Amino acid sequence: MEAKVEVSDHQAVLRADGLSKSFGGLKAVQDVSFSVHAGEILAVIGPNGAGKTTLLNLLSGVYRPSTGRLHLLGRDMTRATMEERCHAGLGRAFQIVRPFGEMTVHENVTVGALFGKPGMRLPQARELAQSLLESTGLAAHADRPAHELTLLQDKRLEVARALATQPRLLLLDEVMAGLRPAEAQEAVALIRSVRRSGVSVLFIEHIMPVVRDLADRVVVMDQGQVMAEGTYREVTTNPLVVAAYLGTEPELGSGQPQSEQTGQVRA
Ligand SMILES: Nc1ncnc2c1ncn2[C@@H]1O[C@H](COP(=O)(O)OP(=O)(O)OP(=O)(O)O)[C@@H](O)[C@H]1O
Repeated sequence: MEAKVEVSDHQAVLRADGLSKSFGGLKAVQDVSFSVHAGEILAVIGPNGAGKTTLLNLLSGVYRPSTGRLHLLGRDMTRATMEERCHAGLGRAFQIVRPFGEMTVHENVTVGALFGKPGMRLPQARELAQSLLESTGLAAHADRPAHELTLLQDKRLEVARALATQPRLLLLDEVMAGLRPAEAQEAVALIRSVRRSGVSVLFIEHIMPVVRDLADRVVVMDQGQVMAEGTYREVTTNPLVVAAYLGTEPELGSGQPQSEQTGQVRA
């Protein structure tokens, strides 16, 4: 049986130290350092091309960093594969949801459970999947083929599949994309419930009301680097962030990136 690593509230679930990644001559991520603490919801924001998705790919193991180190629950995971990171407690949900369309919703989540933990048996996996379908609001759709779901239900399924791997930290890449404001509210409530279940969350988001309502702390990226870090209020009143991302006159509480959609989110 795998040794379980306990993390105190003050300890980092994830720690990135000086992560960099280049594509040819382009420095997509440069010397990025930050931590995600136990029970925390951290947002990563920044203009298009700032390096946010590349950073997530470095964290989840899609890319290996050119320099820097990554620790997960105190363990060095810099060279670990995606599967090893998943088994160590890192879950990821994608912007573009790709369920196994012909399988049922319940089967999709069961696959996540089987993949997430070595030694997981089918009955256990099915049971875990059922409880996750209940907590993500999909229980009524358990036996439907996944391709019949709406976009919001797809996103719920993506989160349920990621949670089925029993992560300590969930990475979310623009999961609100394409949702109407009322649906985004439901997604915000879902992410809050994920945190209440003891899972830390790191999410990339362009919709500032969502960032305001969800994030304990915000990391702002620009041109591959961390430009600012702090609470929502701190970063949205930082003149550098205002100039590079938010536009000239952000109204705190409703400020949003110049180029992105609006949507008041109150959950
Ligand atoms: N596989 C790749 N090969 C070459 N260049 C890449 C690759 N992936 C990303 N880039 C480049 O790296 C930079 C950072 O891209 P990235 O997608 O990480 O930014 P982002 O902040 O997620 O942007 P967006 O908000 O538009 O999704 C961009 O200039 C992008 O064109």
